Amino acid sequence: MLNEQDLKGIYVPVVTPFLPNGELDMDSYRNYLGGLLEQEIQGLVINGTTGESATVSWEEVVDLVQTTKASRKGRPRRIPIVIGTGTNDTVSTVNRTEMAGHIGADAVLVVVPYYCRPSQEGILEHFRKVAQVGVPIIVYDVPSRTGVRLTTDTIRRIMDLNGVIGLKDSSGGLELFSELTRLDTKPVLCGEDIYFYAMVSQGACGGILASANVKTHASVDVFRLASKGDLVNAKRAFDLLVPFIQKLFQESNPSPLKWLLARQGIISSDTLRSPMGPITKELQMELERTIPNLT
Ligand SMILES: O=C(O)C1=N[C@H](C(=O)O)C[C@H](O)C1
Repeated sequence: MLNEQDLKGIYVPVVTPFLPNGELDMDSYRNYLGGLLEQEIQGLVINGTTGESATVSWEEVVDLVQTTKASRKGRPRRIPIVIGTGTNDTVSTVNRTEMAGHIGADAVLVVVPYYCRPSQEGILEHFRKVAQVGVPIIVYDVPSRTGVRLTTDTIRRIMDLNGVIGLKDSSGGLELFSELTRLDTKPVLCGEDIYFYAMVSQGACGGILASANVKTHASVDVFRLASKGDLVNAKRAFDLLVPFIQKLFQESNPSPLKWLLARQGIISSDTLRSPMGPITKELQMELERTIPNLT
C-alpha cells in the first residue's frame, strides 16, 4: 500500500470507456491502459472524476480494477492503483473503502462529501470513520464540485488523521496550497491541471491530472525538471501544455478528454453516460487546432 513518501510524481486518473450503447468497453480500456502503463507515471486513479464515478457502479469499478491488475502483470514496474471510493454517505464510503482494500487498492481517493453540505465537524467525522478502515486515503478537496468549502483548519485536522497520506488539491487556486505548505502538512498533489507548475515549483509532490492522459511524458517532464530544481525548463515545458489544458477544461471534464482519446483511436468511442454528453463541434475544431498530430 502507498505511504506519504510514495506520493511523488504523476498519477493518471483514467477514463472509463463506454460503447455507444453505454456498456463498459473493456477492449478499449485494455488498449488505452497498455499505453499508459509504458509511461513513467507513479500511479493510476480508477473511478475519479475523470472516470465518471457518478455513473459507474461499484461492480464496474471491480471489473476495471481486475482488468488493470491483469494488464499490469508481467511488466517490469508495478504501477500502484488508487481507487475512488468517496460518496456523500459515510456508511457507503466506508464500505467501498473496505472493498477497495480487498481488491488490491494501494490507496483510495476520498472526495469531500458533496451535495448535502455537512458541517466542518461532520466532514471531519466522515474522514475519521473512513480512515479507521486502514486503507491509505488521499483526501480530494474540490469545492466547485462538492458545494462545500473546507477551512484550512478542517483540512489540517483531516490530514493529521492516521491513515490519511495526502491531499488532492482542486480547491480552485493557490491560496490553500500556500497555507498548507506554511503549516508543513502531509503531501499535496495538484488536482487542477492549470496550477500544476505553480504547485510543483513550490513543493507539491506531484499531480493527479486528467491532461496527463494525453501528454503524459510532458507532465512527467514538468515534474522531473521542477523536482530537480530546474524551474526555468520546467516552466518552459509547462507553458507548452497551457493551451492544451485550457481547451481540455473548456467544457466539463472528461468530455473533451474522451473525445481526444477517441479521435486518436485509443478508445473506440467518446460516449459518456447521461447527464454527461459529447463536446460541441466548436470545441472539437479548437482541439484539432491546438493539438497537432492528433492521429
Ligand atoms: O479525475 C480526477 O481525479 C480529476 N478530476 C479533476 C476534475 O475534473 O475535477 C481534474 C483533474 O485533472 C483530475
